[in-house]
Amino acid sequence: MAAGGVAGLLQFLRLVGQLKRVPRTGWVYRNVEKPESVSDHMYRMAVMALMTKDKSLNKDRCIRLALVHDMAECIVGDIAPADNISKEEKHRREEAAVQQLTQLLSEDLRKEICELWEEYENQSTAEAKFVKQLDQCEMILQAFEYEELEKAPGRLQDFYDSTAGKFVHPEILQLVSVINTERNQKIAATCPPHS
Ligand SMILES: Nc1nc2c(ncn2[C@H]2C[C@H](O)[C@@H](COP(=O)(O)O)O2)c(=O)[nH]1
Ligand SMILES: [Mn+2]
Repeated sequence: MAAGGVAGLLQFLRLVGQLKRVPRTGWVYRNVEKPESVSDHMYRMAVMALMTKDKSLNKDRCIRLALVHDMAECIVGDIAPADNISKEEKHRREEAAVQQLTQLLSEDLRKEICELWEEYENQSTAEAKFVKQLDQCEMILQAFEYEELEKAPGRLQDFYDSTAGKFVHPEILQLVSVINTERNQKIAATCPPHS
């Protein structure tokens, strides 16, 4: 195994590149056409983190957390709640995948990636908690976009039901509120109230 050198880095980058071809399971299970990949999801989360005006957060750290949080899925795949895999087993698989990935890197990079993944997994900082909310906000925004693309307002309601009450950061609450307003207008337009 090429560890720490350029060959190892290339192997790492090729494994991470597989995320471009890992479809997000939640959409696959709901028969969404052309579901996004895990890297699509993490990219927009990183952009969302870039947008924060919250000076109490380390923005750079948030962007890095967004880019690393689902990285293990290039090896273990995208495990969804519907898969009924226990949190412990999902953690075990993903932790082993992060070890496998990062052993290809130099010691300093291995440490950086492992610490970022553990910080998000353990929700141990304000930045990790913020990025977890971005994870769920990005998902419901994507659900709304799929409803628009399919001209099926409200079809993906379960993504909204399962994340209800999980948003606490003011900026994210504002974004979720606008998403809900626009989504509810589309739903109302297709089934007007009984006259
Ligand atoms: N149907 C639902 N699917 C969900 C929900 N929360 C997450 N998911 C999907 C989305 C991803 O495909 C996968 C894991 O997401 P992560 O970003 O946490 O890796 O599970 C939900 O509430 N309903
Ligand atoms: Mn995610």
